[in-house]
Amino acid sequence: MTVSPPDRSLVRLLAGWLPAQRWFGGKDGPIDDLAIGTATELLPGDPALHHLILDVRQDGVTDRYQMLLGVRSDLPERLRPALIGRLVGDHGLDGHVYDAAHDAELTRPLLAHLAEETAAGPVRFRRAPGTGLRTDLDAVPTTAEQSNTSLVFGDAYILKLFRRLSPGVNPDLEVNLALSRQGCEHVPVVHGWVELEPDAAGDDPVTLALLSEFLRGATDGWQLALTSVRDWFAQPAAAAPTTAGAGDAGGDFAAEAERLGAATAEVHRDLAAAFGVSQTPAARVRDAVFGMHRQLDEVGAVVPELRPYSHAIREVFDRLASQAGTLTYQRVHGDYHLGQVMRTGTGWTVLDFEGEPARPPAERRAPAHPLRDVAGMLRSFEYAARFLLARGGDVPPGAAETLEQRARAWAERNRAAFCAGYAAAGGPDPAEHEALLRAFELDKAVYEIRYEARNRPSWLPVPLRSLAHLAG
Ligand SMILES: Nc1ncnc2c1ncn2[C@@H]1O[C@H](COP(=O)(O)OP(=O)(O)O)[C@@H](O)[C@H]1O
Ligand SMILES: O=P(O)(O)O[C@H]1O[C@H](CO)[C@@H](O[C@H]2O[C@H](CO)[C@@H](O)[C@H](O)[C@H]2O)[C@H](O)[C@H]1O
Repeated sequence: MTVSPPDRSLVRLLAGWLPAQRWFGGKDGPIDDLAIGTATELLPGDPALHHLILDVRQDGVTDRYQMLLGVRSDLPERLRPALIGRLVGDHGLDGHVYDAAHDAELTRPLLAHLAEETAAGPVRFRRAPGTGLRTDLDAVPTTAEQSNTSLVFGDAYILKLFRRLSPGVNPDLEVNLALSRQGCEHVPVVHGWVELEPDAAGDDPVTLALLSEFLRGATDGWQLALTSVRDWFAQPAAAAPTTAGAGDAGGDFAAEAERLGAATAEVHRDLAAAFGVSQTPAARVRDAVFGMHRQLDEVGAVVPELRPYSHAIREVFDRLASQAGTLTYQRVHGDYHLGQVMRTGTGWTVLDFEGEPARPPAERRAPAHPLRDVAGMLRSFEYAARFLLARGGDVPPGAAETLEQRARAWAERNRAAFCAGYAAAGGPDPAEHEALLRAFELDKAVYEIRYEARNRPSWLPVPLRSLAHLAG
């Protein structure tokens, strides 16, 4: 790669560190060039806090990432895992440089910046109207598998630092504010955000971070679902491995799945009210099918295990293209799965309206059919059902077949409950859109195969194992 002075060694350190980060989206290929787009001192001294925008060029495309860089002359033991390297007088920096998201001493002042709505260079801190903020809380980064990095302040706030930046207002902020205005009960309260001044007058600021209410005591849907699957797998061998039998497990999830279906329909209703609906002609639906084929080609080229299913998948896509009349499109979640929903004491809350991290911003915002989200959640039930089996683990000898049947029964039961809840609360009935739903599910499975191959190769068997069933 080319390294442009004067950032020589900082740039080199960052180029070595970046590819190993969970949130780095460019793991497919080498970094051709990395430059520091903006560097803003947020806190002077030792330790010091700097906000960096990194322009990362790969295969002719430049992506922008952000990070909080800590600088300390002495690095305490607790910050060793966050170390990026040592600089001597480079870029005006001397000492250990590290990922400051892990340093509570440096992240605590971010709350004061938000409360006072300060501006530092191009970085502007904004407080939501009517919000009073506590500024005395220490932050701990979440350990969740994430595309971004979130900091939890006490048990009051969660600050999500968007890692790969897209131009303009981040859809997560945009949608959360719009749904709150609709009085939607299923989103957390927005307390503030951080933005970057636009490069050109007239452009929207770029959202850097979102400060929301922390849902204290809530559990995410993925954990709840896995607990239920574990219970069901642990039932005595005599328990019938049927869909109805899956309801006998101590931790049956079906009532929650039904409530989640209803909450999803309510969120879709409020998204439609906030952003409007449009009638999409058949030609545009065919364009969407073309996109499904393209993704299948791309993923098949890098994951050979997908290829035996390609023909059957294409047939499902083509069936949709040949049937398509006009469809009602609207703003949707776009990357809907069990890790994006949290069960609080009062019901389900939906998080993360950013869409799929690998898609370009315009596509993430584009209206779509709401059953795309339903398909995402149905895939997630498949994931939860098959996760323990596909990842090996403690399957007793001879139990695999029974557990496979149980996995299928669990998924069927919860899929049906979710769809029933969704339709009863006014969403388009999934049973009446079979071709659309199957195409969406397969398209999502193909996306997941690429996602896992890139980000969590040991998870690849999870979506692969469900293909035989789904494509059949
Ligand atoms: N408001 C919140 N309250 C409590 N936990 C949250 C909240 N927002 C996010 N989380 C936790 O962080 C995880 C990741 O959040 P998410 O917004 O989906 O980030 P990402 O876009 O990086 O995946 C969630 O699965 C959840 O466990
Ligand atoms: O939550 P993100 O916006 O980061 O979404 C990405 O990562 C998800 C995993 O964290 C991934 O979801 C896949 O794995 C989930 C279990 O971890 C499962 O519930 C989902 O159904 C499955 O798609 C998501 O696809 C990806 O975009």
